[in-house]
Amino acid sequence: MLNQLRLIRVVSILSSSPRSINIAAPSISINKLPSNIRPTRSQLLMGSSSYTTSSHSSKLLFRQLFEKESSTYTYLLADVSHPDKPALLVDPVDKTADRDFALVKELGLKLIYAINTHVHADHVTGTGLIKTKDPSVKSVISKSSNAKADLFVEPGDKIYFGDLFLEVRATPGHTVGCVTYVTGEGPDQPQPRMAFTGDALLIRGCGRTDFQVSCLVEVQRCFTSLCIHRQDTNKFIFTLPKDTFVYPAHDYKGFTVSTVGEEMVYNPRLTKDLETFKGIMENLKLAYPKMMDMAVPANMVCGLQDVDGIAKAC
Ligand SMILES: N[C@@H](CCC(=O)N[C@@H](CSS)C(=O)NCC(=O)O)C(=O)O
Repeated sequence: MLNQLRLIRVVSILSSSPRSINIAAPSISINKLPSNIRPTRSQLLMGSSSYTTSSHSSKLLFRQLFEKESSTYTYLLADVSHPDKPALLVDPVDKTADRDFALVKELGLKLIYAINTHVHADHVTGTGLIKTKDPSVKSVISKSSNAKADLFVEPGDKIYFGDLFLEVRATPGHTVGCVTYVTGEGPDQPQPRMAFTGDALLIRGCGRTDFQVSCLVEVQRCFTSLCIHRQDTNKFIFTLPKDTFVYPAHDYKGFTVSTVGEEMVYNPRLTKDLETFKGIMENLKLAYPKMMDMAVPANMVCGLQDVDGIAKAC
């Protein structure tokens, strides 16, 4: 079926000549480099502030973007070594869709996907708005979310943008359809790897598990999808290498990034046994998200508040 793909490969993979320098490395003095490997102005523009981590890939452009009302992070990733500069946005927000779309244009990228980690409850996704600006952009969400989108992913799927890709891992618990997108493994892929965890794994926390009918089941799902060490690498986040960067959809304390290793040691919820974890999650006493009653129905159909109108855009 067209919109239920096990494997998404959008643009033809073109090999690019290897670069001998990492133009993102701030310690290199550009003018001291021989002219034949000195970056051009546009390379400098793309490379000078493309990273907020020490991930190394001459191909990846990476930006962490923030929406302050819901404390949401949106992530922009692009393969800038590919001639088309294919890009994707993870968890765009309606309020910052104009900003993010303008940034994509300024950087000369071709946005191909607007991807959601799950059906958000605290803000409206920017996916629908972005599609009205560029109808060629495909919306993506997990099949298990039961939301509308152009493409549905399942655990184990790979989402290609140029030579780079994201793997899909199931991380249910906050919602049934929560997934984490992890950068690929391979010589040309970013190192360390990067995990876009949505609300499943937060920095020193995790997503609330009280939205479902049976909270206890969701608490258990959350714990097992994040913590239990097994060989099923499509599922468990803590099986990723310890240096994998953790990029959540929210942070309420000013953190921007963590690592799997750090969360395995310092996460105050996920370092506990299952019974203690259940107790913590049942007693969070978090307020009902302010926008939940509006955001969830909107996000089930791609994010525009006009539900009838957006059904066509998804
Ligand atoms: N006050 C905010 C919602 C805060 C909240 O509930 N955050 C969620 C993720 S967004 S649904 C969560 O899982 N938090 C876990 C935690 O421990 O904070 C609002 O009204 O929107």
